[in-house]
Amino acid sequence: MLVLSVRQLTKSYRSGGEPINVLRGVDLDVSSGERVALTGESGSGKSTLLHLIAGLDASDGGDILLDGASIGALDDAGRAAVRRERLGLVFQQFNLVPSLSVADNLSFQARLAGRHDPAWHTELVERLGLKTLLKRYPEQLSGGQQQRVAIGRALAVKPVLLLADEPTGNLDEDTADEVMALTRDLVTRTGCGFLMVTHSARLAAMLDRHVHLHAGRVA
Ligand SMILES: Nc1ncnc2c1ncn2[C@@H]1O[C@H](COP(=O)(O)OP(=O)(O)OP(=O)(O)O)[C@@H](O)[C@H]1O
Repeated sequence: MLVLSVRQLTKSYRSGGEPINVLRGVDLDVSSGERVALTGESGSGKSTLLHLIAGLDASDGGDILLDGASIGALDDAGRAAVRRERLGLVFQQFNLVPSLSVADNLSFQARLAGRHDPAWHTELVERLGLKTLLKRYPEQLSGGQQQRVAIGRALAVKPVLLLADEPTGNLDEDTADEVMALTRDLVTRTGCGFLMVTHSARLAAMLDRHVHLHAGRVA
């Protein structure tokens, strides 16, 4: 089943003079349980595409279907609701809340979305190896530990799609591989789709499929 369907998506930026046509008709499908790496040279529009799918910005044209429903037709509030309830987001900067414990960082977004599931929370804690860290605060964690919390937080809502922008960019190679392996397994367990921006051919090869953004289109 398709969880993400991007059709003929276009986006340009205007900074002063000529507009920059970043996305020129992007088509991309991701199925449930499928793990897809998105690569492309610097400035090719990978983050732009991810932001549009996450509803953090609006496209100029085309359509984005999430679980069959168009997010292009939604207003800001509608897109925010989709983001909160249907999507998991992970970024290079772990973006944990410094004043919350690991346990609360893990659960607060799911609670806000009304989707907190204690059994799933416990399973995530175990699978991510966070059991002994629950009372700590983000500043007391290593980078790899922080990113494991961020991945748990994103999956706590049981999203239909997990989006990640260079999630291991701040981690050393061994830690990056470990975090990737955990994420892959959790995506399979959750049955969500996974779309990850990466510069690393090594990490891209760990996923099921590899798509490349070039000249505003996906090849
Ligand atoms: N808010 C903005 N205003 C103007 N131009 C922008 C804006 N955001 C991005 N761009 C431009 O759009 C292009 C694509 O940027 P984007 O960040 O999506 O690329 P990327 O493939 O993610 O790059 P990188 O791999 O370096 O992170 C770049 O030329 C960038 O300068």
